Amino acid sequence: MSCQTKGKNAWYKAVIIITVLGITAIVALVTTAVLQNKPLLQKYKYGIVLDAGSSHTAVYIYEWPAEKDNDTGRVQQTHSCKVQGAGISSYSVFPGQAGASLKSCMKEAESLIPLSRHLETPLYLGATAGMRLLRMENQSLSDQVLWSVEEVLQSSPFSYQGARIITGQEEGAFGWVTVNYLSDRLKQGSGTTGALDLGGASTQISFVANQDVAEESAENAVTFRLYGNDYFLYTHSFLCYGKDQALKLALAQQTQSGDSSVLDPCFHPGYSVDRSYFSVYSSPCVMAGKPLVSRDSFTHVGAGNASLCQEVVRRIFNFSSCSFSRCSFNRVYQPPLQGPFGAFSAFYFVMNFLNLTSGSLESSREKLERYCSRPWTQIKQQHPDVKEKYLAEYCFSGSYILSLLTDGYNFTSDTWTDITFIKKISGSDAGWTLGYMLNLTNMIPAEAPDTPPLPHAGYVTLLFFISLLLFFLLFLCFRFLWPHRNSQTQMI
Ligand SMILES: O=P(O)(O)OP(=O)(O)OP(=O)(O)OC[C@H]1O[C@@H](n2cnc3c(O)ncnc32)[C@H](O)[C@@H]1O
Repeated sequence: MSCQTKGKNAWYKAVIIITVLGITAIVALVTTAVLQNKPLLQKYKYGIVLDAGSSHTAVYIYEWPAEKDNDTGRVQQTHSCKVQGAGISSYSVFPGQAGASLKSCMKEAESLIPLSRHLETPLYLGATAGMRLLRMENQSLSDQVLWSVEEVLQSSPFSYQGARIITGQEEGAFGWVTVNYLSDRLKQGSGTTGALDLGGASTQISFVANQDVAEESAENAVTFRLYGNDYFLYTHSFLCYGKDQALKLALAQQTQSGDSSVLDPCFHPGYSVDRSYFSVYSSPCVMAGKPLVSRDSFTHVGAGNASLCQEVVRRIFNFSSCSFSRCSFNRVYQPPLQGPFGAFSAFYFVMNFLNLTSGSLESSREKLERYCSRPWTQIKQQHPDVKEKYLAEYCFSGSYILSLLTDGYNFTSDTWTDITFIKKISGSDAGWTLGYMLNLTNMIPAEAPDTPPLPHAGYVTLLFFISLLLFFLLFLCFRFLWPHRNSQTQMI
C-alpha cells in the first residue's frame, strides 16, 4: 500500500471519528438540556376554602402545579361541593349542628385530594353576611356556630387554618382579585375588571379608582401591590342588600299598613301565598317594626307589573343625602364607575334565567316587563325543574338587579354594556374564595418574578443550532489543516 493511500485512509478515519464524536457530543448536550429543563411529571398541591354564605355553604377545592407555588394564573378550581341545607347562620337555634352539616362535603374532599397531600393542604372557612347579621343580633350564638364548624374542620386530616367571619371589605376586594387573577389581568399588568357580587344578604361593588378614594372615604379604599403593580381599589359591601334581605326590605315597605293581604307588583299574577309577619320582620335588616295588628300572617298576592315593582324596589334605597362629592345610596361614597365589570353570583343566576345577560338596558326592561306579567301557573308549567322559591322570586330579583345597578350604582344605558354577567372564568367560580386563598398562601407575589429570557423550547433549539454551528466550524478547520499536513509528508 502506498504512502499516499495510507495518508488518505488515516484522513478518512479521522474525519469519521471526529464526525461520530461531534454528533455524539451534540446529542448528549441537547439531551442533557432537555432533561435538565423539562418539567418533571406534574405533581399538584391543593387548597380548600369553605364559603359559609347566608343561603348555603360551598366547599371549593383548588389545585396548582407543585413547582409553581409562587406563580399566578396557575391555580384552578377542581371541584366544588354544595353543603346540604341552609347556611350556617340558620343553625342559631341548634348551633352544635352547624359543624355536622359540613361533614359529607369534607368527606368528599378527603376522597378527591391524594392522601399524601392531606397534611399539607390548607383549609380555610370564611363566613359572610348571614353570620355578620347573626353576630349583630347575638354575638354568643354566632360564636357557638363558629366553634361548632371549627370542631369538625379541626378533626379533618387537612391543615386547618381557621374559621372566621370575613369583613364586607374583604369579600369585595377578594372577589375583585379572583376575577382579575382568573382572567390573567394581574400578571399582564393590563387594565382590570371591576367586580359586582350579589349574595343572599349582602352585595359588593369593587373597581380600580383614583388614589383620592382614600382621602374621601378611607373605609372604601383598599390597596394591593401585585406582580409589581399598585392597585387602588374602591370597594363597598352593602349589608342587607343581598337579594333575600332586599326582598324582606321590600315586603316590609308593603306591609306597613298591617293589611291582611298585599298586592305585590314584583310577583306574578295568580301568585298567592300566606306569609308570617315574623318571616319578614325578624331580620335585623328590617328596621321598621312589625305593624301593630293582632294577625300573625298576611296573604302575599302577585300583581305582575315590573314598572310598579321598580318603584317599590327604589324605596328600599335611601337617596336623600350625601356628605361626599358623590354617593351611590344610603350615604355611601362611590367614585365614578370605571369599567368593564364582571357581575357574578345572584347577578348571574337571575339574569341568566331571565335571558338578560346580553342586550341593552332598555331591552332588558322590556323583557322583564313581559316576564313579570305572565301568569304564575304558566311560569310553573314551563319550569317544572326550577326550585319554586327561585321561580317565584325571579321577577322581584330581576327588578331589584336593574334598580340596584342603575338607581343604586349609577350604570346608565351607555355603561350597561360594560357589565358582563359571569358564573365561571376558566372553569373556576367567580367569588371571593380564590382571592382569599391566594392572599393567605402568599401565592400572588408583590413583585413580578424573574422569567427566563427564552421559553424552554426556544432554549433547546438555540442550543442545538449553536452546537451544530460549532461542529461545522471545527470540521472546516480540520478539513483545511489536514490535507496541508499530508502534502508536506509526501514532499519528504
Ligand atoms: O354572600 P352572602 O350574602 O352571604 O350570600 P350567599 O353566599 O349565600 O349567596 P350566593 O352567592 O350563594 O347566592 C346568592 C343568592 O342567589 C340565590 N340563588 C342560588 N342559586 C340560584 C338560582 O339558580 N336561581 C336564583 N337564585 C339562586 C341564593 O339563594 C342566594 O339568595
